[in-house]
Amino acid sequence: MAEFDYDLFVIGAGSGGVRASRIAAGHGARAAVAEEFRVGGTCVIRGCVPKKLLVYASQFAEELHDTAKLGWTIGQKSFDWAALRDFVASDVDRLERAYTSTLDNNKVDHFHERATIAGPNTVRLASGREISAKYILVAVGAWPVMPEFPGNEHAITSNEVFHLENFPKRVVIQGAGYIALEFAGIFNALGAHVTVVNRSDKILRSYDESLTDRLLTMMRARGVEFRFNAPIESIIKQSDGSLCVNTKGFLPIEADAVLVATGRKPKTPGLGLENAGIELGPNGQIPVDEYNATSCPSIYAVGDVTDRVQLTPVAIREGHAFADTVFGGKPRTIAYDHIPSAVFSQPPLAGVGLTEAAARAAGHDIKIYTSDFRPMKNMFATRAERGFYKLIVDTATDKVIGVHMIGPDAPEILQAVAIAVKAGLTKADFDDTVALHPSMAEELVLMR
Ligand SMILES: Cc1cc2nc3c(=O)[nH]c(=O)nc-3n(C[C@H](O)[C@H](O)[C@H](O)COP(=O)(O)OP(=O)(O)OC[C@H]3O[C@@H](n4cnc5c(N)ncnc54)[C@H](O)[C@@H]3O)c2cc1C
Ligand SMILES: NC(=O)c1ccc[n+]([C@@H]2O[C@H](COP(=O)([O-])OP(=O)(O)OC[C@H]3O[C@@H](n4cnc5c(N)ncnc54)[C@H](O)[C@@H]3O)[C@@H](O)[C@H]2O)c1
Repeated sequence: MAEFDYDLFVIGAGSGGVRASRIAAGHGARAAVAEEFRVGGTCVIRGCVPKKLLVYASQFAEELHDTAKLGWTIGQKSFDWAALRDFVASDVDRLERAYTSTLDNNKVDHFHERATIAGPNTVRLASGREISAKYILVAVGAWPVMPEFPGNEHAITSNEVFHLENFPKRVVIQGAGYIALEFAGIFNALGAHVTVVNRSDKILRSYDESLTDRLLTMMRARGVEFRFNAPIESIIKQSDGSLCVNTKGFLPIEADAVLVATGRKPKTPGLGLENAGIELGPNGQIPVDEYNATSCPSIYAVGDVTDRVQLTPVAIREGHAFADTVFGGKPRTIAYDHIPSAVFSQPPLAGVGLTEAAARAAGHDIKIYTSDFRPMKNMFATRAERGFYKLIVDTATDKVIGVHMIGPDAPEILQAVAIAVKAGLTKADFDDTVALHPSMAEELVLMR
């Protein structure tokens, strides 16, 4: 008789939990996972994937407009929100089935209910059943933060935005981070009037300021309105169903939908961590060491719940490293420097390594190379928008320690150049590389 029901019980079948359970099972562990909502987690069900589909859909507005210059005659154009929404939902269903098959194919048992921690080696399912496991992995992700103000029950978060009954013609978005600016781009391109209201005067704090300044200018030129230092004071639902949004120091804004995108907090409330003696960090996160171990020797945590870097590829790597460490006999940690990231705004921006400000703050003596260019695509479309690339080079070593870009396809280009930055290549290596012409990416090897 085995001492425990399972070798590994994972709470949360999202990016980190699915990867960890299937790799652990591959190492021979008897593994199970509990999921309270849908298999796949935030990224697949209500994050990266459905968001990217909406970005693609909305970009067609611009592409269809541009084709006229290139000889195409497009008939009457119209946009049907319900058709897009339902297509996205059906694609999410397909992916959920694929993730469920992955668990089945790897012989990971799954329980479709909420799980909490009852003790260092015990989880309790919502049905009341208790299951024992040698190890427990907490991979419950994070949850949108809803600021307190009167009428906040009329606002939605990214959880609801994919399911809107009708297309909102006027949208107010609170926050100026990833989710706010991605959805500002989506709704604006699909024809809504978008107002971004932010409590500070900064957008996308972690990105290089030359890029965020450029993004702000370009989003404004595309018709998105911004109100800074404007915390929402109240939302009042009016008799016609519309919403009146009151922000400090500004006139009220009429809206059909208010999307709050003010960050995501670890989903630890009510999880029972105290039953294993685990104390939470100040943001409600589970503190872990570099091997994803908590203060309780049988419990580990990965992904957004640890509040390190809230990105899917990071959660996946942490889950994989955990499984290799605990079940594969190969202790592994994750390198958190050189994580490439992108904002799928319109235009998109992306970066890897240090920003100019961070490099200076870290005491690097640096040289900055920039390219400010008009992408060929914008040339024929007679769009004034310019792309901007920036290299941060450490003077002492000539290593490229940061690459930042805004412009068409920036995330696609950045992923490739991130390899060079991670490998520690020098500016001379970039200069030695022959340009691929005509492309936007060639700017990377032409900066002098
Ligand atoms: C709108 C949006 C867009 C995003 N876009 C991107 C992007 O473009 N690129 C990117 O890299 N990242 C993106 N992210 C972030 C990304 O989705 C997360 O970083 C990632 O999903 C974290 O993975 P995780 O495994 O930690 O948690 P999750 O994927 O959130 O999985 C946690 C799972 O646990 C379940 N759960 C929670 N509590 C319990 C419980 N007690 N019992 C059972 N199950 C439970 C949840 O239902 C969920 O399915 C986006 C996020 C959002 C919200
Ligand atoms: N492309 C991507 O990789 C991608 C896309 C979406 C989300 N994500 C991940 O999900 C996380 C959550 O996204 P997000 O956009 O919600 O968070 P965020 O941290 O990117 O932005 C939060 C914004 O809300 C503002 N804010 C915070 N508290 C506030 C308050 N009380 N009142 C008013 N404004 C407030 C902040 O100033 C900031 O502008 C991101 O940090 C990111 O890691 C990634």
